[in-house]
This record gives sequence, C-alpha cells and structure tokens, in this order.
Amino acid sequence: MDSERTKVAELQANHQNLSRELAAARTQELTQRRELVNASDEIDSLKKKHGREVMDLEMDVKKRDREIRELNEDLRVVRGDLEREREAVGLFKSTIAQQETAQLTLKVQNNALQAQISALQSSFDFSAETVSKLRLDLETAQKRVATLEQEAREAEMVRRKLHNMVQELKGNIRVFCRVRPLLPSDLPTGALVRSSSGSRGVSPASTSPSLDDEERIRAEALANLAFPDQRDHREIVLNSSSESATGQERKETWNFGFDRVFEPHSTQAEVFEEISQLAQSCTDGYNVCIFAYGQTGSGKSFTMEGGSSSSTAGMIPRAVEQVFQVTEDLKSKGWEYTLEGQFLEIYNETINDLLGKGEFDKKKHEIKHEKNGTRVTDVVVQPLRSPSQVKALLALANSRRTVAATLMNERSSRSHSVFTLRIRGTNTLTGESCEGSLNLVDLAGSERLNASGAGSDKDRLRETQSINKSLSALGDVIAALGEKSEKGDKHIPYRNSKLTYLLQNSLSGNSKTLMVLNLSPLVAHLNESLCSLRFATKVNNTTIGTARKQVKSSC
Ligand SMILES: Nc1ncnc2c1ncn2[C@@H]1O[C@H](COP(=O)(O)OP(=O)(O)OP(=O)(O)O)[C@@H](O)[C@H]1O
Repeated sequence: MDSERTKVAELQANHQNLSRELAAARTQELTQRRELVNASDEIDSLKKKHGREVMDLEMDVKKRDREIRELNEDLRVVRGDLEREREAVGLFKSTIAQQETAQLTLKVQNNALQAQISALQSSFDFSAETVSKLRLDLETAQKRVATLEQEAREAEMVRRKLHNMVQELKGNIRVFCRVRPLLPSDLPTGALVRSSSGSRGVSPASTSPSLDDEERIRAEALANLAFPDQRDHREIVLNSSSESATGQERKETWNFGFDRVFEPHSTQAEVFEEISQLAQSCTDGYNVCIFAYGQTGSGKSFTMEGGSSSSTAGMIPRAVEQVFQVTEDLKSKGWEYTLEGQFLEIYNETINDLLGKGEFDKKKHEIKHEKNGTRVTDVVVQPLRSPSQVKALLALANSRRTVAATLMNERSSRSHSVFTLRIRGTNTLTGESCEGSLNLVDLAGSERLNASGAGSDKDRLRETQSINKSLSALGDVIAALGEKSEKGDKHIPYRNSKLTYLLQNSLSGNSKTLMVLNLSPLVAHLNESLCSLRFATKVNNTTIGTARKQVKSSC
C-alpha cells in the first residue's frame, strides 16, 4: 500500500506538474495565437505593400519597355548613320590610301627633282662662273666693237664725203630706182604670162586667177629681179629666160647701177630719207627738181603723193612738211621765209591749173621766164602757211585730176603733174636773202605706143605722141646739159616741150635734179622696165655741172 500511496503521490505530483505544464502550454498557446494574429496582420500589410510594389514595378517595366523601344528606334537610326559613316570612312580611307600613294609618288618625284636641282645648281654655279668669265670677255669685245664701230662710222663719213665729192664731180643729176611690190590688183593679170614663143606678153586667154597663178606670178617676179648690192643698194639686175626657136632655154641678164635702188619692201620713209637732204636744200637757195619716171602703174603717184595715212604719205607731203620744219628751225638763226605753191598738169602740151577755180580749167596758160623766176600766166599761186594747208591743196588738185580723168580718158596717167614750192628767205641778222624752188614732178606713163594699145585710138595716139615727145625732150635736155658741161657752150632745147620749158630754171646746170625711176615687178612688164632702165641709165650717166645756191648778200 505504501507503494500504492507513493505511486498515487507520485501520480498526483505528476498530475500537478502536468497541470502546471498544461497551464504554461495554454499561456504559451495564447501568446503564440496572439503572435500568429499579429503575424497574419503583418503578412496582410506586407501583402498590400508588396501588391503596391508589384504595380509600381509593372508600371516601371512598361515605362522601361517604352524606353527600350524608343532606344531601339534610336539605335536603328544611329546604326543607319553609323553604316553611312562607315561607308564614308571607307571612302575616305581609300582616298587617303590613294593620296598616300600619290604622296609617295610625289615624294619620289620630289627626291628626283631635288637631285636634279642640286645637279642644276652645280651646273648653274659652273655656268655662272663661265658667264662672269664671258661677261668680262664680252666687255672687252664690246669695247673693241665700240672702237671698231667708231672707226666704221668715221670710215662711213669719209666714204659719204667721197661719195658726195664723186656726185659733185659727176654733176647734180641723180637717179634712184624703186621697184613697187606686187599688188593684189596684179593678180587679174595672171594672164600676163610668157607666150608660147617664149617672149613675154599679154595672153588673150585670160581666165580668173587661181592660187597657182598668184604663186607663179610671185615666183616669176622674184626670179625676174635681183638686188645683189645689199650694202650700198646701188644695183639692180633683170633676168629673163625664154625659149629660143630651137626650143632651148635662153637666159639673159642685164645689170644696172644707180645712186640708190629701193627694193619692193622699201617704205616711203626709207625713200624720203634719201631724198630729204635734197628737198631740204631748196631752203638753202637751190633749185631742186624731183621727177618720178616709169610706165603706168609702176608707182610714180604713190611715190610722189602716196596714200592718206602718215606711213604711206609720199614725197610731196613729206618734203613740204620738212621744208616747213626747217624754216621753223631756222627762225632762231634770223631767217624768215615765205612759201608759195602751184600745182600744174601738162596734158597734150597744154597746161591745166590743178588749183584753179571751177570744175575744169579752160584758160590758156603761158610760161614766162622772168628775172625773178619762172611764171605761168593765170594760174593760182597759193601762199603756203602750214603742211595741213598743202595737204588740202593736194586733195583739191587730185579731185580736179579725177574730174579731168573721167572727162578725158584716164588722163591722170597720160599727163605730167608738176607741184612747185617756191621759197624765199631773208635773214634779218645777216641781211642775206635766198630763193629756191622745189619741183616735184609725176611724169606721164612712159610705155611705148604698141604696149599702151594707143595705135587703134586717135586720141590715145595723140596723147602717146605728146608724152613720147615731152619725155624724149626731157632726155634731150638732160643730154644737152651733159654735153654743155663737157664741151662748154651748147644749145639746150628747153622749148621742145612744155615740160622742159616750164622746168628750164630747175633743170639747168645750177639745179639739183633727181629722177626716181619706178618699176613694176611683173614679168609681163620686163620689156617696159628694160626701156625705162636704159633711159634712166642715160640720165644717170649725164654730168650737168655743179648746183649753185641762189643767195644774195645785202651789199
Ligand atoms: N611702193 C608701193 N607700195 C604699195 N603700193 C604701191 C607702191 N607703189 C605703187 N603702189 C600701188 O600701185 C598702184 C599703181 O601705182 P601708181 O598709181 O602710183 O602708179 P603710177 O605709175 O603713178 O601710174 P599712173 O601713170 O597711171 O599714174 C597703186 O594702187 C598704188 O597704190
């Protein structure tokens, strides 16, 4: 029983323990329940918070999606740009590569050039050395040349002096020869060829000229004439080649020498340079007479009157200008001059005043040789005050000649024209006075009767006879003057023609006379040229004494 009691006491103690444990467990359960409620509250609030956060995150995700899309779009655009940039870069790269190649080539070239430069530099240095040596040599040579030139000038002066002395001894008639150039108007005369017999003449089978014709005419003209004296220009040679009867080529050559020969390219200024001293001597009191002689169309009027421009102005306007210039220059030495001019035409042995009034001169004019010079009755003698006034007078004379030409059968080439400039000077300081004249004569065409075709026409025949008469009278006068100076006394047939009678005082041994022989370069005119050259040679071989100044002193 005790054991039972101990057991029961033990069970009771267990029971009490268990009850205490149960109570503790209940309290714990309560606490835990409370904690559970709290925890589920917390879970709820956490759930709500989480839900809000999820929503926020979803919105955020959407926004991010949008941004990603936008960024993707941007990326696409940027990629396109990038692609293009890449292409451009590729291009640049290839350009750069090319440029680099070019640069490389240039570098190579540059190196080569540098090498050349240095080679050139050294050769330049060498040349500079040579140049300075040559300069020294040149200076020495130039000094030598200057000395030689001075010697040459002195020799030339001596030569000219001697030439002048020869001229003085020879007398005062000089002859120049001038060949005119080929003109475009020569071309239609392309028909002017050698006839089949070999002589030269006008072929009737004239057709329009071709380039070959022109070249042939030029070549023939060149072969026809030669100017061998290139130093003093005093010689002219005519060549002709023709076929003989046996068919062989016959060549002939004629040499002529004159005081000066002007080639076709000679200018008016060059011709005047040779004439100017002579023309100027009328201001010193000499009578000067300059003739232009030659066949029609050979350049007489061109030589004497010339063209309208200053470079083509002929001997008359140039001489007049020079005379005015000289009289102006001599004013400072006390000289005062009066100048007067007349311009006459001699046609069929009648005198026509080219400065007269009215369209055509119908007056009869007579030549009078008086104490104080030659006078022609009823002609206009114009006081001359300026070269421009003379130009106007020449134009008037020309217009009157043109009227006459249309009225009367190309009369200008069939008449002689004589421009006379008379000059009187007094020196107020020395009391001297002087009187000179300058006659510039454009003679009628010198062609022979058959060549001018005059045979068939009565008027033409008369004209030609009259021209021939006066030209041969001129030759006779010159020849007689030559004989007079050789033999002393001799009758001079001045009266045989109006021309020689008019120019009596300017042709006598006291005057200075120049004949300018004008020639055509055409082969067709060879025979005429030969005749003219022979006539001029006769004149050139004549000695007509020494010119004398017409100077009076005051006492
Ligand atoms: N040296 C020259 N330079 C250029 N042209 C020239 C020369 N000589 C003459 N001529 C020209 O040749 C042509 C004939 O010349 P010009 O009239 O002077 O001859 P001409 O001998 O006076 O003839 P005519 O007897 O018919 O008066 C003209 O057209 C002229 O301009």
